[in-house]
Amino acid sequence: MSLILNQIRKAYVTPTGAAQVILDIPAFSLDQGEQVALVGTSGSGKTTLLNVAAGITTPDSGTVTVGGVEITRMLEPVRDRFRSERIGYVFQTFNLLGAFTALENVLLGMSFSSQPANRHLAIELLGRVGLGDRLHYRPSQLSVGQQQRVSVARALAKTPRLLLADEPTANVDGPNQQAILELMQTTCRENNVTLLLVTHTSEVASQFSRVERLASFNQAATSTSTPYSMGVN
Ligand SMILES: Nc1ncnc2c1ncn2[C@@H]1O[C@H](COP(=O)(O)OP(=O)(O)OP(=O)(O)O)[C@@H](O)[C@H]1O
Repeated sequence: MSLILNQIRKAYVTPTGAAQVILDIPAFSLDQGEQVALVGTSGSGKTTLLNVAAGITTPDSGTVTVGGVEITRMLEPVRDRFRSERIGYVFQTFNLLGAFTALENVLLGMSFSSQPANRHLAIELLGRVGLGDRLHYRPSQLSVGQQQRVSVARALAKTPRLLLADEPTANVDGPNQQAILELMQTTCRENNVTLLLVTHTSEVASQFSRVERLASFNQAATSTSTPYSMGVN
């Protein structure tokens, strides 16, 4: 599915009560099947952009169109279902369910998608991220890097049409970083899945033919001191 952000503005209220514009993006888009690395300084709004693209965060104005469908027009429950069925998301904080094992987390992710839960695929993906011997461990029994790999397996297992990944290799060692990246890129290429991946690592970014620096298309980077009323164009 293609991803099109048009005239997106998003501001947050700071602890002093002022509004701070985080995103002011006239246009940003990915074609179906395209793979893009998104880079930018800490706090510049990369996660906010992914959350807006996923329909988790509602922009103050502008439109998000995913696979030709304008998700910003959807009611929240409809958008939640659309995301569950078609968008994979490797969260920076993983968002694994603590009461469930690695395998159950992946199966649960699948059960929210339009695909039937496929235990064989779940086990295969956990094996491919190097966790074949950790299937029945709960998140608290896994290292941070292992939890991150469960999160990658969960996002891929639902065979999404758009995959958003927030620094998916930030907590793993070099060989695992390469294996995870290759798995994500290959799976996306084979299934024509659009991939938008946030990274801080030039080594990771260099493996993408298209690398976008948030500051180059986000006007908020230079206009955060401009007065701004929330929700007003
Ligand atoms: N709920 C919120 N309320 C207020 N401010 C927020 C909120 N969420 C994020 N921010 C602010 O928005 C800015 C962008 O945050 P975001 O998490 O998108 O950055 P990032 O580029 O992903 O950073 P990092 O690389 O450190 O993960 C930050 O300055 C942060 O303080």
